[in-house]
Amino acid sequence: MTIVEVAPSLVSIAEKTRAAASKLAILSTEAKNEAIAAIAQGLESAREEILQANVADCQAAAAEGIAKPLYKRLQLDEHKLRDAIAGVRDVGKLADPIGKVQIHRELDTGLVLKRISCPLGVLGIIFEARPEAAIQIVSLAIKSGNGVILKCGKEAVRSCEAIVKAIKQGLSQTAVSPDAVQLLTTREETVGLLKLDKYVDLIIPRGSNSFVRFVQENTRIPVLGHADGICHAYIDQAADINKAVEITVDAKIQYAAACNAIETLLVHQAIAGEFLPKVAAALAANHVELKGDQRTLEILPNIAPATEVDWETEYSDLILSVKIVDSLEDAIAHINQYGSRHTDAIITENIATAESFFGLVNSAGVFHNCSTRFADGFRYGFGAEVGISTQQMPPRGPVGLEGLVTYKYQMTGNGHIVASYTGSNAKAFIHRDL
Ligand SMILES: NC(=O)C1=CN([C@@H]2O[C@H](COP(=O)(O)OP(=O)(O)OC[C@H]3O[C@@H](n4cnc5c(N)ncnc54)[C@H](OP(=O)(O)O)[C@@H]3O)[C@@H](O)[C@H]2O)C=CC1
Ligand SMILES: N[C@@H](CCC(=O)OP(=O)(O)O)C(=O)O
Repeated sequence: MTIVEVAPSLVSIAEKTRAAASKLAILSTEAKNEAIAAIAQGLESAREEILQANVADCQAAAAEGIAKPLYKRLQLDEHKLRDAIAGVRDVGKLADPIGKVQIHRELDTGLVLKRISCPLGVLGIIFEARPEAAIQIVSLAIKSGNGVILKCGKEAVRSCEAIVKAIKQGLSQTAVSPDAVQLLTTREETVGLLKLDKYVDLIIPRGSNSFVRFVQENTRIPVLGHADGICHAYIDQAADINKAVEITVDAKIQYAAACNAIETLLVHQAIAGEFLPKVAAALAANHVELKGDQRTLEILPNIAPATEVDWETEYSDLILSVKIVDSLEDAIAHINQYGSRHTDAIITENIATAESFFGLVNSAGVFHNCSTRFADGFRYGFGAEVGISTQQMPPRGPVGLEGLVTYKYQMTGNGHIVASYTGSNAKAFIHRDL
């Protein structure tokens, strides 16, 4: 691939972002914090404009028949916007992840090695129609010294344009160039972005498995995949039933369209007869439709049957598949086969069983006696998140500031040469941490 195929306007955007990012990379913590405060102020000043743009997006999406949970995700009311702006200020208060000395080691007298954290450069982030994600991502990008090219979901274009305009307005009074933040709005631009390996250092696609795979197969830029959330709750035979009902309901309904909501409930056969009618009543009261395997249907005869397809489906809606399992091992095997390595929970009062689950479930988040909805950068104390990485290699789970940095090895000597450390009279290294 060469940049010749890409629209000149997109190359120009990328060049400007790269130039702005190079300057941002070496700014002081104070200068970055001032920029973050100015972003918060810019968003506050443009509150009315942003909310109106969002109303227009919501009306258009409703006219297109968008599903209710996705509509809720698109909607940016006053409270959500206020929380997002507060989140920007919180990111300003976090420690600067740049310039941290990770290794400081004397290799030999006068020969000193340091490993220092530094920004990645320019991030290309493709995300869904969730406007406040743009605010979270930009605040993390600026604080970590990175430029960012955003591509939002098509239903949120008006909202994200208003948000990015306000952010640029805020930045215009600071040491950070407004060019450090860019917004793309079309799929054609996304395809072009993937070809800009000369300007973009990391692509983060937040989307379906197949979309993340498409991105990986069509770019030379490193990709940090934030794919689907097929999350599970396993109700063990030693579960506290009331706790299990409350956690199941929260993990399903609290934000059904979020990737950390559960899609499948696994229930130990020894507790199913008592637990399932109770949880079914609580879920029905919250308008959740259940689908069950054959053994579940024997206890809950009025629900629809679940098929193989259900175990691999992310409903992103008020639908939950249910399966009865014979053992912890069967639950873990199901999760490792059908899950997406996002977040999975066990509900049990047996600590040893919970520890086995922690050790054997291969997901970014393994939770005991709490809702999968806690998988979130803000809730983890990261201030905000770029999204939730579903990759095996780090960063995994919610990606905050620490996930947006790399490092450099800095070595200082005084005429030291490697030949002195080889051969029959080789000097020995000291390797002393300073
Ligand atoms: N792990 C995480 O942090 C997150 C995971 N997800 C997961 O993403 C999945 C889908 O979410 P959903 O809301 O439907 O998001 P979409 O798949 O609708 O959109 C996500 C982004 O990808 C773009 N996109 C999708 N397909 C293509 C394509 N073929 N070519 C170019 N661009 C494309 C969209 O562009 P456009 O809108 O213009 O079509 C949008 O910007 C779910 O599984 C969800 O769990 C979502 C968010 C965060
Ligand atoms: N961190 C988020 C969920 C992750 C996320 O971005 O999900 P999505 O709703 O798919 O955009 C939350 O708990 O609200």
